[in-house]
Amino acid sequence: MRAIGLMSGTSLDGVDVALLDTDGETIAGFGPTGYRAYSDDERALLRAALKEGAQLTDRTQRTPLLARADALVTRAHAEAVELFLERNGLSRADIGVVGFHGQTVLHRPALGLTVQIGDGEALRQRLGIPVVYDLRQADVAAGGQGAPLVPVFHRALAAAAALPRPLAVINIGGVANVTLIGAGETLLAFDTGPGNALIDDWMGERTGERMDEGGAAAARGRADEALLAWLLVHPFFAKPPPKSLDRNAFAFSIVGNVATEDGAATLTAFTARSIARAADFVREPPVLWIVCGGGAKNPELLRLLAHVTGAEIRTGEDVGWSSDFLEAQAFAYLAVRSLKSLPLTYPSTTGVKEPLTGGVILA
Ligand SMILES: Nc1ncnc2c1ncn2[C@@H]1O[C@H](COP(=O)(O)OP(=O)(O)OP(=O)(O)O)[C@@H](O)[C@H]1O
Ligand SMILES: CC(=O)N[C@H]1[C@@H]2OC[C@@H](O2)[C@@H](O)[C@@H]1O[C@H](C)C(=O)O
Repeated sequence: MRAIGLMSGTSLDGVDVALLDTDGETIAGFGPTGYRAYSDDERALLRAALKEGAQLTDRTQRTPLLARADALVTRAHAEAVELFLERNGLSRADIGVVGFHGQTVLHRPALGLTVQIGDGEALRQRLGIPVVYDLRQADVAAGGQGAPLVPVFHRALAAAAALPRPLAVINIGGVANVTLIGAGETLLAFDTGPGNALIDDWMGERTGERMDEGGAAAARGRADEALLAWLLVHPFFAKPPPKSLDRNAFAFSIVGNVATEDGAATLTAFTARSIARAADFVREPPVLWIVCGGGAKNPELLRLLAHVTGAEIRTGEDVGWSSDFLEAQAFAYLAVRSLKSLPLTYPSTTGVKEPLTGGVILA
């Protein structure tokens, strides 16, 4: 089946679109990708929605601001797909399903709450293509973490490539998550801690820039070793998996009032070291770490990761994957799995008791 996957990640940069040919088990082929950026005004609305989302106690509740953000997310995704189809000469009839993640505004699995805004029904109506959405809820309702969801896709990618085991696939978005694939194809996955979100927020506060482009500021700065040691004793890092993290679980202000470069260096090292801690939870440490997500474009982060893991670090591109569109591809894959009632999550990925399917199907 030809499936389109849509992801709007915690970095709030835009909507990623990817086409995938799959039967929900093996990957038959990667199609084109697309992107629809959020404007500054749209991003400001989403940031406000994240703040307001933090107060939600009912996942269906929409304050006026959240309702506006919800409509924006739906519209941006619809535009992203329409543009994508047009640019690639595809018709709606070519597409079997759209996997729609939405925008997470709150993730508190311990309270049974995971909220992704965006209206699946409105998207299906506008596009006239079957939509699978709300892919985290069934897992959370069954006692799982509801995240990460990409590990089944990482497993499919790794199965199709000749890569050594034990292997780690890391996705460094706003939050970072890891999939550890051992000998015998054992799977263990969890969120490792912050990804780029703290670095982005810090740079935004200090320079008005959206990120530390190329890790340049971090590379010029000096990390605060004492602070790093203290940060890494936070119980989240020692907690055995399953575990997942809300984007705003940590705040950039932890670095204090230091020079921009030094703060960037500390936060970048914090991300690298918390990722490396993932190896604590497996008997044999990974011999190869494949880095995907926006963090793969930060050479300073990659350098630090190589240093702290002592292992080989490669980017998704190095092994023929797409770092930028891997999550969107994953949601295409997950949508097809959902249509076939195949599991999306497992005890070793979200802590759910039994392998579990998920997603709301609007055919
Ligand atoms: N050239 C670059 N140099 C440094 N950092 C970069 C660069 N390009 C992207 N990034 C980082 O990657 C981030 C975007 O990552 P990505 O698109 O994987 O996040 P996301 O999909 O929104 O998040 P998540 O996986 O948490 O849902 C940017 O906000 C920035 O921090
Ligand atoms: C609740 C939520 O949206 N979590 C995101 C976030 O961004 C990265 C990490 O935290 C991961 O847990 C997840 O996204 C990916 C796509 C996942 O579920 O695998």
